[in-house]
Amino acid sequence: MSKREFQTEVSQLLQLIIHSLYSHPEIFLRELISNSSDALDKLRYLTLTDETFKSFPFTPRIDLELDEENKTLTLADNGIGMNEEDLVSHLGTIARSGTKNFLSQLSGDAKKDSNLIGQFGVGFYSAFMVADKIEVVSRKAGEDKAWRWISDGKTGFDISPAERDTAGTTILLHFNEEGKVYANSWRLQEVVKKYSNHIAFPIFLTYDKSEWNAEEKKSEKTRTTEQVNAASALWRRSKSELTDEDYKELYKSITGESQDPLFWFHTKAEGSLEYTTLFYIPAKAPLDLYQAEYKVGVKLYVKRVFIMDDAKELLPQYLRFVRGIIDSEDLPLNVSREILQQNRILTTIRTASVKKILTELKNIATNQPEKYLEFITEYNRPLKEGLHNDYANRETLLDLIRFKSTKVEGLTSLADVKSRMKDGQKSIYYITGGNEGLLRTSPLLEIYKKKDLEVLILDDDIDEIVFSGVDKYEEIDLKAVNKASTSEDLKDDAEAEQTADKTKELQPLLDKLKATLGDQVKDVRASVRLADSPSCIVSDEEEPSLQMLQMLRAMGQKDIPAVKPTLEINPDHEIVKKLLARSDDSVAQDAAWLLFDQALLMEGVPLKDPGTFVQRLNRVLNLSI
Ligand SMILES: Nc1ncnc2c1ncn2[C@@H]1O[C@H](COP(=O)(O)OP(=O)(O)OP(=O)(O)O)[C@@H](O)[C@H]1O
Repeated sequence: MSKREFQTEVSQLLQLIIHSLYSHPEIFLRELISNSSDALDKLRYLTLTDETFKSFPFTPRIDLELDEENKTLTLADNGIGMNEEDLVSHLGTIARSGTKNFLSQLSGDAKKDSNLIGQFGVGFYSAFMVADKIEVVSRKAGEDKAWRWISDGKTGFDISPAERDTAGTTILLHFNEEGKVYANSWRLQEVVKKYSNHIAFPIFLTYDKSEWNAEEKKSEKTRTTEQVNAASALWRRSKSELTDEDYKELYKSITGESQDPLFWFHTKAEGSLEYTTLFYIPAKAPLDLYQAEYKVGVKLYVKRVFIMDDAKELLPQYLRFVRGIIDSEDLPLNVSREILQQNRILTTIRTASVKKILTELKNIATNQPEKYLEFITEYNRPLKEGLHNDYANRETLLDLIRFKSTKVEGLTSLADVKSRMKDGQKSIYYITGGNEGLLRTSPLLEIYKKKDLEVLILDDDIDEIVFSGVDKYEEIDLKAVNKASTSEDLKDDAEAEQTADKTKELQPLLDKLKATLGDQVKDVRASVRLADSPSCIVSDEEEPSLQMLQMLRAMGQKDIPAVKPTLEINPDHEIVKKLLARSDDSVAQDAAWLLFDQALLMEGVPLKDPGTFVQRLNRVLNLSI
């Protein structure tokens, strides 16, 4: 027998579990059954695709055996099984980045952590919530040795050779105080039906059934084996046969989530291609949504046979929060990952699935706006990624995404923005940047406020990249307010003439400012967009803004081109008028820099030299006190 220690993360997780952070210990059964179901899926796949396993006798099933007296439960499957190496790596370490991520988010506050653990599901280890000793005997398909893994869930586990007639895994749980309630056949059946009714394989329960013996007028116990789940691939049934509860239950059994999904879309396609899709939208965004190594949520089946659950090709990346099943009649069973990437059938299913999901979301947005708000609060950002990557669905995505705005509280759609456009208004305007507060007080918005024009506040860090590539919404131009070119909406003819006059008047000051600021600016000019502030900075149409450059730098991007902003000054502002009249002395020099620095600060761009800024500010302040 060899003794092994758990990896640190496993010990951490077990600590949490043993301290009963989780409020539904019954999920241990769902987790173990789902592992067995995965193991059966894997072996079934091999028997259909791999020559070595084609003649393998295989009638997939899961067997639960209850010993009420000794308070033990055995769970056996004839699936793929594990060899010694698998037992050590699968039941002694945590390989999945999601679990590690979960552990790193724990705060130490039991209440918060138990909520987290509830969203998460802890797999095999959850059995230690109800058992103080677990024995696993497993034999891998195609191998002749079996192995026993035993642990009390504290520091480590023992591994030794064992006997098992056929391939598969048997798990023996010795229930602890908390687990004793599950040493009850009625309770077990209830839990199996609740979570695992629709897994594709039959689950049998062997237990002592009490039956009334009418002759002897007493109840008698007989050892009985009964199938306790429906074992049907529920998604293959028609919608009319299924209740909301069926859908929710299937969702929980395939995702391990404890919360109900927000909604689901079930489609059966018949025609040149036959397939079924059932997609779910989780109520909360998955924890790994923004990690490069996110876990794929859609499983691929071919004719009800599970094929894979880690194929990133099934849906575009921006829909990675979608959970569910794609079951095709036409794909070959031995379809490989490489084939999937350029398979015509899968491409057709994928294109139709994306359309279906987006169309259904649009219907919900129209018919159940409150429900849609729950959705968009979680998933606005991935949909924006779609704008960047999924050109074909851009129009629909633009209708689905929601925006903050200067005109309404909460979120608004582009359709609503369009309906609020003023007579003759040419464009829809937006401002981008990382901080909503700064954006709302940006000097760039002053003229829009004055002219009563709505501006969308785009404060997600990806907004500038995404929206700089979107020129129009339904033939209406989308324009960033921090770009140098100004829109026709901002000036009427009379104003344009006035501005031209003012620029002429202001020219000596503009020249002086340019000379003072030197190569810090691309240009200095009179602004038409300012009302209350003396200055602002803008970027060229085709250049990234200063905030954007800052973000790229923060992300560690090298070789960022030096982009100079254009400084605009407000011809009607008192300070500007006074400066125009003033001779070029040191005060005017300080004022020039202060106009530039304050414009940068208002855009959330940190000053290169705050010390000099403060000295200038103090010199000017000193004169006015
Ligand atoms: N009955 C089983 N037969 C074969 N392998 C198993 C069995 N139970 C567990 N395993 C192996 O142990 C691994 C770890 O199981 P665990 O339940 O901790 O996580 P998981 O199943 O990978 O994740 P999740 O439960 O979140 O889906 C599994 O991925 C699988 O490889």
